[in-house]
Amino acid sequence: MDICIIGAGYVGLTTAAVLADIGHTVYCTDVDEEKIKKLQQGIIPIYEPGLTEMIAKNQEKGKLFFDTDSKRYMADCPCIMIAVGTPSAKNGSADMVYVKGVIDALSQTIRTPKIIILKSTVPPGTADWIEADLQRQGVDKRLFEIVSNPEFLREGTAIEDTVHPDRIVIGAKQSEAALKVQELYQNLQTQFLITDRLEAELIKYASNAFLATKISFINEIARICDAYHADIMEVSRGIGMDRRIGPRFLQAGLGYGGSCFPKDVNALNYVAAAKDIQLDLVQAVKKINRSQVDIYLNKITHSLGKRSDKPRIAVWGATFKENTDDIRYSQAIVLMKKLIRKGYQVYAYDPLVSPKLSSVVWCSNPYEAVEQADLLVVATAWSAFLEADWDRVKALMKRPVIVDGRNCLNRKTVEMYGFEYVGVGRP
Ligand SMILES: NC(=O)c1ccc[n+]([C@@H]2O[C@H](COP(=O)([O-])OP(=O)(O)OC[C@H]3O[C@@H](n4cnc5c(N)ncnc54)[C@H](O)[C@@H]3O)[C@@H](O)[C@H]2O)c1
Ligand SMILES: O=c1ccn([C@@H]2O[C@H](COP(=O)(O)OP(=O)(O)O[C@H]3O[C@H](CO)[C@@H](O)[C@H](O)[C@H]3O)[C@@H](O)[C@H]2O)c(=O)[nH]1
Repeated sequence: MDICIIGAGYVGLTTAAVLADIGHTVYCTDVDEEKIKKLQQGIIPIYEPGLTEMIAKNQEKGKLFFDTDSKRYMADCPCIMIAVGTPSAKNGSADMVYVKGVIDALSQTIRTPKIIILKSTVPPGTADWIEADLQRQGVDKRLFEIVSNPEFLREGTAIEDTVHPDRIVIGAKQSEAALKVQELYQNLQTQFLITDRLEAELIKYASNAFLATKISFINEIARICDAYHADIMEVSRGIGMDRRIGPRFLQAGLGYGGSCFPKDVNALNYVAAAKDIQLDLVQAVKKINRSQVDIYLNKITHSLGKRSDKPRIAVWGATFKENTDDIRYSQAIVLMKKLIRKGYQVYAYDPLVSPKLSSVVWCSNPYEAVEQADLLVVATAWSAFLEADWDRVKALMKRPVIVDGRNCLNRKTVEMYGFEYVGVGRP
């Protein structure tokens, strides 16, 4: 089928590449001219393992195209997928300005029957609102179906998650449209849940809130482990062996960041409040996540002790997690800002990014960052950090202290090299 994907971000690009790879002809459009120009030249504007190769392969095969002319492809393709951003507005709600922009453009182009697939993460009721808005703008209801089809990919493993998803959720009031969307994915081995649109929209918000809850829960248990000198890694392993709980998303550390959990947890809270429902659990999840960086800050201050000079801290990692270049709501960056505010010198290194941050000195490799450092914080679990040359690191540092912000290092190994190891919930 010919598919027009609106929005060439993490979701739009990954979905475009995979749908082209399983046989569809995909036209991916974006308002960002610079981005589209790069994509047409084979330059991928984001870092996502495997994406460059999959895009190149399908461009060569004539299955994948990039363009700025959304209206042309909206008019031509029977299937339109919306994958634009839905960032947090100031009041915590999902800012629908980009979705609304797409709907306005769509209202001017629909002349033949369309299936409009909503991939962006949106509040419950959005599909109904789009349906009403298009009709208000004069589009004949017989010409379109709106289907909610939320995306569950993770950055860093986006291709794998899209090719082998745990499930594909299709929210469509009319089963005919649902079946057509299911057909789009028929070459993927997965299970389908066909439900109504409101439920599909809520499944997405609830999934992200639940995963964020798992993380805040384990971070709270890590605080108890700290107090009782117990090892959170063992506790987490033991909890996760229960199949009712499962081992994933139980890694204690600096807390969750990224472009999804913080904004979607806020948006869920907002839609609940709009119906006078107070989400006590969700509030607690947010509160724990906010204070998680401070727990590390206290550990760092405690380790450095009272000093007359300005301690030098090396921070490894700036992205919100490994294998991505995304720094949206990164806890590593929150930590760096707090360290600077405390008056410390911060020398940082990340394999992919060096964002402008007042007073942070960016280094060209991890070893340069630790030169003369009083303490090293591992803020993102990049594999290069796990396999560091610890002899070299120790020789370069002023004091051999490592604060493991992701509980990702092998404690025994770094202690063997003579480091003092500080984690959360690691006695
Ligand atoms: N990033 C993820 O891992 C992830 C995973 C699942 C779901 N989501 C959801 O998917 C949606 C997209 O997320 P993302 O991270 O890919 O966003 P992104 O910010 O990386 O990309 C969005 C793109 O949409 C473009 N755009 C905005 N308005 C447009 C318009 N009118 N026409 C054409 N292009 C337009 C922007 O220029 C941008 O390139 C969000 O709702 C997000 O919550 C994201
Ligand atoms: O045990 C864990 C797992 C994750 N994290 C942190 O949680 C954040 C989010 O990680 P992850 O979920 O792996 O990345 P995202 O790409 O943000 O993916 C989430 O958000 C996407 C956007 O909605 C969804 O599609 C995915 O299903 C959902 O996992 C990161 O800061 C991680 O470091 C932890 O602290 N501990």
